Amino acid sequence: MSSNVVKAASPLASAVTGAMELSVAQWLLVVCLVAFPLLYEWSVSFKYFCKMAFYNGWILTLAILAIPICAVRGRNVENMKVLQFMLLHIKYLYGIKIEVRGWENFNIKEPYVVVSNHQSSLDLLGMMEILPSRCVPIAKRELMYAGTAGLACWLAGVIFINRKKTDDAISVMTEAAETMLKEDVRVWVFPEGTRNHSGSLLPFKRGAFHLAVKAQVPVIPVVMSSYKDFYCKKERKFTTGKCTVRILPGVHTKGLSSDDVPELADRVRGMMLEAFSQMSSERPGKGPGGVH
Ligand SMILES: CCCCCCCCCCCCCC(=O)SCCNC(=O)CCNC(=O)[C@H](O)C(C)(C)COP(=O)(O)OP(=O)(O)OC[C@H]1O[C@@H](n2cnc3c(N)ncnc32)[C@H](O)[C@@H]1OP(=O)(O)O
Ligand SMILES: CCCCCCCC/C=C\CCCCCCCC(=O)OC[C@@H](O)COP(=O)(O)O
Repeated sequence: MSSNVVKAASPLASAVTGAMELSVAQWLLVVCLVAFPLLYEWSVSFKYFCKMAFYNGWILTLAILAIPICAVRGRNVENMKVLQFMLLHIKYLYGIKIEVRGWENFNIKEPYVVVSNHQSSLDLLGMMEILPSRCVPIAKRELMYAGTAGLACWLAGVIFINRKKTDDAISVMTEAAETMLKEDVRVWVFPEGTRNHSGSLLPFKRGAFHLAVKAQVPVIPVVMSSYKDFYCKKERKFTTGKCTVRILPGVHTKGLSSDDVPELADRVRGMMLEAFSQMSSERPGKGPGGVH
């Protein structure tokens, strides 16, 4: 009889004994494995933090794969295709649908300067979705030191500028104007000069327009719709969602001089602001003011 009781209690007893035998590290692992999915589902902030950490970590990891492939060619704008290919799947991982309008406006054989709004590092997804061939972004110098991603960017010919030294930045961009023509390269610039998630466009810096005027090439504005529905840094919100990317008709610069740059910059900003407001008012249940 007593042996039956012992037998009946044994699975429970062995489970308890087993649990007691777990080391502190194993206990911590069990708690984390249980707590992580619960926290992830319950806490919007935790989900935001995890998704952003994975985003950056995944890019750094992908760069490890990209570096040896790019290194075969050395520093070369064609390597931008390798980065583009490596990053294209990220939108699926994050459930972000990207709709592109205005592809026909990229049908220009000569070099051009793409200018686009800059909301967050997620812009990389929209950028890679439409990046024309032989097109390199202008990036802040700090990105060059972002570990593997910095090295991958350097190998892909990303143009780094020191925003703290205006003269240096201007001379790098002047050199870029010559390279564009000599080596048939297109350049992508974020004319706001920094990330801006305010729901509008910051005043434009003029470098991109000086660049286009110096090279006498068109400026092609690109507008990415507001991420507010699925991403907000302030609210720590990051869900799935949809983004529309619009490629606007190119603005020609033939015959313009540096005196025309302020007017050119204002005109392009006006076009982009109009498109941005229009796209925001298309969002279901939102008026133009609903962007913010
Ligand atoms: C697998 C791994 C993948 C890794 C990821 C890969 C993807 C990476 C994607 C990376 C994405 C990264 C994204 C990023 O990193 S975004 C951040 C970096 N990008 C930018 O900053 C670009 C936009 N900035 C500019 O254009 C600025 O104007 C610069 C930086 C040039 C100067 O700014 P600053 O604030 O210092 O000065 P200012 O603008 O008040 O100008 C002062 C005066 O100079 C005049 N002036 C300006 N320019 C020129 C010129 N060229 N020729 C002649 N004159 C010029 C200008 O008209 C003005 O004069 P005036 O008009 O008042 O008389
Ligand atoms: C061993 C060192 C490890 C460093 C880790 C750094 C983490 C960064 C990791 C991955 C980089 C992801 C590449 C994202 C590219 C998007 C670049 C971007 O959005 O830059 C911001 C810039 O436009 C404006 O900067 P500010 O808003 O003025 O600030």
